[in-house]
Amino acid sequence: MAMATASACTDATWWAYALPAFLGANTLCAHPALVVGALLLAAVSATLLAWAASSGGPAWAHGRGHRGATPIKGPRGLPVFGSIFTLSRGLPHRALAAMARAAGAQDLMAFSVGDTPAVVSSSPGVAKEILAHPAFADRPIKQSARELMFARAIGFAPSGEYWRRLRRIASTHLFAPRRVAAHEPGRQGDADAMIRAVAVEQAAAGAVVLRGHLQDAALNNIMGSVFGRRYGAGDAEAERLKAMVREGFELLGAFNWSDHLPWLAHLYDPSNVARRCAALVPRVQAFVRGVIDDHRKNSAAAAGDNADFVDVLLSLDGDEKLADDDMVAVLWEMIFRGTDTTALLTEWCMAELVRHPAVQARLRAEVDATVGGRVTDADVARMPYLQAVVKETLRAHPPGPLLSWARLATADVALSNGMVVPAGTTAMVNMWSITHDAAVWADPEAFLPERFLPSEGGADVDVRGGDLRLAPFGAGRRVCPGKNLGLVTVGLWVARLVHAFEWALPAGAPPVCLDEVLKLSLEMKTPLAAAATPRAVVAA
Ligand code: HEM
Repeated sequence: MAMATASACTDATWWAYALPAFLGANTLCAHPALVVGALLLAAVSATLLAWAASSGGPAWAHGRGHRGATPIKGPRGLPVFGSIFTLSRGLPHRALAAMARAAGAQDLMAFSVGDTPAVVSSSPGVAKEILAHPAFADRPIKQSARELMFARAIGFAPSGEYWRRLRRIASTHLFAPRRVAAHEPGRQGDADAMIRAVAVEQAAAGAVVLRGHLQDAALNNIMGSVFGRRYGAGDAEAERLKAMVREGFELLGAFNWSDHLPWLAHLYDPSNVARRCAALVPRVQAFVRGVIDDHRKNSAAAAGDNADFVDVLLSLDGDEKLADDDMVAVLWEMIFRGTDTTALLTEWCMAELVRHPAVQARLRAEVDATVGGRVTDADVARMPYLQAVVKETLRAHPPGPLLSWARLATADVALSNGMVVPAGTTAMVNMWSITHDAAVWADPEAFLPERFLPSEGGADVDVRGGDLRLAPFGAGRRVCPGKNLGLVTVGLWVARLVHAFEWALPAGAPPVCLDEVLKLSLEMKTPLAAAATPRAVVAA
């Protein structure tokens, strides 16, 4: 069947080759434009026929989706463009979920993003096979990521010896449990500053727009862990840094048409990706190299548990030692990955607590009963309801609904359902679709932390990649190395915000709006604004 489709497509050009026989060679020599026109027409009709015959669109022509016993179904989309408009605007996780449902292809759906053949899975079983398979351990790299040096950072380095070395450094040094624990004073200090700033804004305005406070705390927290630097309000270096991070976020998050339609590269680049990357990279390099040089001058020979990442990388020896350029890439990536994710997840969590006063009251009762004085990391680990609230937030609003950056098949992969994903295919997991599937989670639109309390009949779910019903940090070899740091930070901040304030809608305000916008992470479209009434019992 696959072969028949392929040959039908090729045969569409037969008449172009037969032209000389019909018209005579002399006629054609006298009219070269006729030949060019005929060939062009042949190419266009071959493309159209291949597209019409393909399931999955133009990048899946010639039977690409039929290599296994079970074909991979999917929408054709448009000729040449395929389903590119689904990914380039709006909320692709929702659009892809609807397309997969309509095509009956929740296990795996083929689609085309211009020239790029892609598959997306909305089922825990197939998602697990994809994320765990060694042939899916690479990622497709966007132009912006390559130009911003990320090809040498953990997230985009190809899955060879260098990437394995980086993962080893991350797990044994940067994110080792003892180092995450040793950075608690920094996390607490950032939370203290945030709580003071929230109290000031509440006193002045009668309500608080939380996002800016969370972003300041998250930037300081990650800057402290990575560079050993923290900033006060209005610090000039912090403002410069924030501008660089913002620019990088925009460039990495922007949909770049030429990643998928290379012939467009010189014609259409609405985000000016190439020019802006070229302007940003020297600024980043100068900044990060300056930090590394300062550390070289001042650092002790051995890096203790509470050392920042720069000191840790400088202290590595032998096989683990990194070149300066590679250190710049790794450190800069950490700033990127660590800043927004924790801030945005905390904001979603607080939004749900404002929407659900009973959940907030139950959480506060747990916090009050657990802590003696200020909430600590150890308290957070002893609060099952808090963990359930964070898990339910991750389920309802996964920060990377399509698990951030995709995977790339480096060989043909045969799945247990009989489908074969050909080498060169971009593979995505629609985590949002899985966490909103009524067949996986009962009443998925309701915010019910209890579903994660085994003591109340709920599921005991490991969100760190062990259970694909809820794997917001991905799974397998490329699972998020910062997951423990992210969870500890969000848990601590939510507990401290709930301990220090009662959160409610300001009088007369409209209900909390849960509309989403997908940038690098999934954000609330309208930042949360809430009244934060200080609790008499707690001093920041
Ligand atoms: C709530 C917080 C976070 C969420 C939801 C999150 C989510 C993710 C996801 C979905 C992936 C892709 C995993 C895969 O392909 O299977 C990822 C990768 C990654 N994350 Fe996170 N992340 C968070 C926090 C952090 C933090 C705090 C850091 C570091 C400071 C970090 C560093 C990374 C890195 C370096 C990778 C690339 C790993 C690789 O490709 O080998 N993340 N993250």
